[in-house]
Amino acid sequence: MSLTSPARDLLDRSHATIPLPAEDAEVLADLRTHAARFFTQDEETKLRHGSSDFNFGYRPYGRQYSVSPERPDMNSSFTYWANDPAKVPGHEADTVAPFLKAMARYWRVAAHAADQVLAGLAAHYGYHDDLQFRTSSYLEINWYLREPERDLLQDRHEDGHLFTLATSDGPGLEIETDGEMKQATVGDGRLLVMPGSVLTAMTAGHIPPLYHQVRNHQLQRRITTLFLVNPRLDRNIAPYATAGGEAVDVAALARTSGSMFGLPPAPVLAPPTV
Ligand SMILES: O=C(O)CCC(=O)C(=O)O
Ligand SMILES: [Fe+2]
Repeated sequence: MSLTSPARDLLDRSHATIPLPAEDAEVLADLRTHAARFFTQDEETKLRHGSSDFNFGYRPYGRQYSVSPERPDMNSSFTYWANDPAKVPGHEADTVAPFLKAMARYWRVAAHAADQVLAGLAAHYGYHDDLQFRTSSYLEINWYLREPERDLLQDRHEDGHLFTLATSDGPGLEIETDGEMKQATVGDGRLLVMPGSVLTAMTAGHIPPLYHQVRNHQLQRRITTLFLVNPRLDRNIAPYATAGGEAVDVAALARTSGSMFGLPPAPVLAPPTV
């Protein structure tokens, strides 16, 4: 298998973008429409579709932070694990079912993009372990409303996964380039691939995490769609590379890295049976 260009870009400059074909861009647009319908419902309705540990479905504002619990991220979110709507409380209700169907359609798009990155990395590192990312990854939608006070809607951080595929419907995302935080110029219809701390551990430091933050442009609302790619979480896996030191337990790192942001351990889910 040849080295795909997103993997090449990750290795050369620590981030990459992946173009979305027109029909996939439509799937994304449809997901944003359904997300906006979900998030504009009242708080009580939304809370019915979140698990009490905040791993599945709706997560209200204030539960997640980037650096310190006193400065929560200025968004609520919705999390969809392993392409399994049944993990979301009340998943059959009209107040969430159309949104979940749109998530499932976008899952295929994002998983296909993740496949391209992972195939390229496997080719580069001569890697043969099956990472089973479809069982251990999740989609997350962030919903931001106009915020008059803060300069940053999310403080500078790195994500705690192999990588994140990110796309927003408005400006704000800034990424560290040559030591400076600069507006990410991703271009319409493309996904930004941001390496996270688990990929850094997997590559023995070769691919650093992409630090990023969200600038406040006083938008009325902003939607970010993230696909957070984890390796399998149920057992330890071989890293892509070792630096001769002690082997890192990558799966354990991926299960617990959310604690930096106030999140519970990642759920270890059974692989799909179909
Ligand atoms: O909203 C964005 O552009 C980025 C969100 C983000 O970095 C995160 O939720 O980890
Ligand atoms: Fe992030």
